[in-house]
Amino acid sequence: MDLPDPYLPGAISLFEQLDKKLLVVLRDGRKLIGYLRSIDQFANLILEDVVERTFVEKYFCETGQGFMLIRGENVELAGEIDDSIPTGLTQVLLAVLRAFIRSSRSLRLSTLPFSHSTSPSTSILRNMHNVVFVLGPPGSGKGTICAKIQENLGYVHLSAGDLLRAERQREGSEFGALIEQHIRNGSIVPVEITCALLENAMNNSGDAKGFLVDGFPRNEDNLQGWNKQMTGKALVQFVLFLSCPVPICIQRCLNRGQGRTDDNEESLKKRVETYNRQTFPIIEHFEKNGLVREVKSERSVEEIYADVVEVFNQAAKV
Ligand SMILES: Nc1ncnc2c1ncn2[C@@H]1O[C@H](COP(=O)(O)OP(=O)(O)O)[C@@H](O)[C@H]1O
Ligand SMILES: Nc1ccn([C@H]2C[C@H](O)[C@@H](COP(=O)(O)OP(=O)(O)O)O2)c(=O)n1
Repeated sequence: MDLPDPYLPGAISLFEQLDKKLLVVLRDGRKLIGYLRSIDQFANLILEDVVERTFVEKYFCETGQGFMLIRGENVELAGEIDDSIPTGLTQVLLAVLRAFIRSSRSLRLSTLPFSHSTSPSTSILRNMHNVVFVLGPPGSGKGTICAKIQENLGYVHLSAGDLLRAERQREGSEFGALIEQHIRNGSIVPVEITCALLENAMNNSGDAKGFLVDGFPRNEDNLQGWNKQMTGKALVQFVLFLSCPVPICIQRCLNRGQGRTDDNEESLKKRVETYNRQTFPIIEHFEKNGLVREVKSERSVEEIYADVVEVFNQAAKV
């Protein structure tokens, strides 16, 4: 047998793979693919542009993980990968893979070993948060309807506005003044703050069926930030759009009586303008992707809620 020159025994032989694309199988079964940037004598690896590849039968999907330091003790196997060799597998979107698992779950649970509840191939999907974005003009009834969904359908309600107001009040918060300025102005707080609050709340909510993310994403910055921070961590099921004529919404806000610093005519004018200019295009973006479920909210709460339940029932069948 010809040995490489110089011969590097053990994990250190991976030096030859520096800057090459590596497949790393972890002890827990996860499969990571990325460019090897560094390695030490303990086989601790630094990988760049990492994706986690999840396989289900002849399909697979990839979720971005960025830059990773992997401890050598967690590595089961590592080797160079050549993407030009056909595998016979088809890459699909995570949502498609998830729908596929749902549609054939009962069959596979009883027949195929890989779908055992501890299967690494589906663990990433189970660990992702289910999310329904709830959008609509200020005062369209998002909070009111979310409270009913939370009470009856097992989703946890996370209002971006409430989280921001709580952060504004939190003693020692470095963002309090900035948040207050945006709220009064009817403008949108930078996504890094809002998305971090949402992610924290999701991670601290224990086992939830899903989350109603109310009042987010409200502009392009929110959407881009969410995609950057939450891809691979959350799966958006659909967007619940509560549509309501603006004059009715304004009247509702003025009558809300919660003592909010932004429920006055001047702030409302700006909030409505922000909604028309920045939020509505985001709803249109989701609409193009077939994700929007519109429910007209110029009606009684009971009538709206009946339609909302129907939307959730339909979504559960997918
Ligand atoms: N369908 C409805 N009909 C009449 N008033 C409503 C309805 N839904 C909500 N409201 C009232 O309108 C105000 C704004 O509702 P809220 O749920 O806080 O809206 P949003 O979260 O969209 O700003 C609240 O005072 C609420 O009680
Ligand atoms: N994604 C978000 C959500 C709310 N905010 C800020 C700006 C909004 O005018 C206020 C209030 O939002 P909230 O959703 O509570 O209220 P309305 O739907 O406007 O009635 O919070 C934000 O900056 N970014």
